[in-house]
Amino acid sequence: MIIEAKNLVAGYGQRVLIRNLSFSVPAPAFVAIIGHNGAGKTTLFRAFQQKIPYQGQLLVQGQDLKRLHHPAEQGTLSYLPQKNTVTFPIKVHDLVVMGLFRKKRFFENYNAADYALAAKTLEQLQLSHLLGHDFTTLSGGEQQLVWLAQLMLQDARISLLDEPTQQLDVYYKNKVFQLLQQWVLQHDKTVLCITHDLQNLPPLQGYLLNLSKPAPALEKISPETVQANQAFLEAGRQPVL
Ligand SMILES: Nc1ncnc2c1ncn2[C@@H]1O[C@H](COP(=O)(O)OP(=O)(O)OP(=O)(O)O)[C@@H](O)[C@H]1O
Repeated sequence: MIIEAKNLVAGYGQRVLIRNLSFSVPAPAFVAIIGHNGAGKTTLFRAFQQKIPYQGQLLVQGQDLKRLHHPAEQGTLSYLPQKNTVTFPIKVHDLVVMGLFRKKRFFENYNAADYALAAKTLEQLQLSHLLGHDFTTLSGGEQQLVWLAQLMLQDARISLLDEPTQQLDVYYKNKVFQLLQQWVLQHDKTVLCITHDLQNLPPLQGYLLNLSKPAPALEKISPETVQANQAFLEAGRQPVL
C-alpha cells in the first residue's frame, strides 16, 4: 500500500472535521480530494504532515507517519500549500532550484547542472520566459506554476497539492492536470490533489475522495462518478457545527 488512512479522526479542539476516515491507495495513483469549503481537506493534509494531533493511523508504504523522521528530506512527502508568499525579491530560477534541497548539504551552493534542471522544469511548464524575472512581480497564476516547478524538482514519491490550479487559466488548468497524470503514469508518483475543478477530472485516471460525504471513500474517476459528486456538492452542505 502506498498510503493508508485507518480510522482517522482529526479537527481542532472540540471541532471534529474528519470522523473515522479510512482509505487505501494500493499503487501509485492520482487522488482528487474534493468537498465543500471547510469540509476538512486542508486539515487532512495537516494530519499527513503531523501539524495537528489526530487519532487513528496514517501509513505511507506500510510505515506509520508518526514514526517517520523528516519525510520531506527523505523524498517521501512533498507539500504545496494553498498560499505561499515571498516578501523579498528573488529570481524565478533561484526559487525553483531550491526544490533540489534534498540533494544538497547545508550551505552547499547550487551549480550549473542544478540550474539547467530548474530551467528544464520551467520549460516543461512553458515558463522559460520568466526564468530571470523577480518572482514577486509575477501574476498569482504564474507564481502558482513556479511553486509547482519547484515541487517537481523535489521529486518526492508522494505529493500533497492544495488547490494547485486555483488561480490558473483554462489552458493551464488542463495542462497541470495532464502533468500530474504523467507523474503518476510515467514516474510512479502518487499525487493527492485538493481541488474544486471537478470539470477537469473526467479525462483522468485515478480516484476521488469526497470529504463532504458522511462516509467518504475512494471512488474511481469516471464521467459518471464526477458528475454524481458534482451533483452531490451542488445539492447543499451539512450545517457547520
Ligand atoms: N487552526 C484552526 N483552528 C480552528 N479551526 C480551524 C483551524 N484551521 C482551520 N479551521 C477550521 O476548520 C475547517 C476546515 O478547514 P480546512 O482548511 O480543512 O477546509 P477545506 O476543506 O480545505 O476548505 P477550502 O475548500 O475552503 O479550502 C474550517 O471551518 C476552518 O475554519
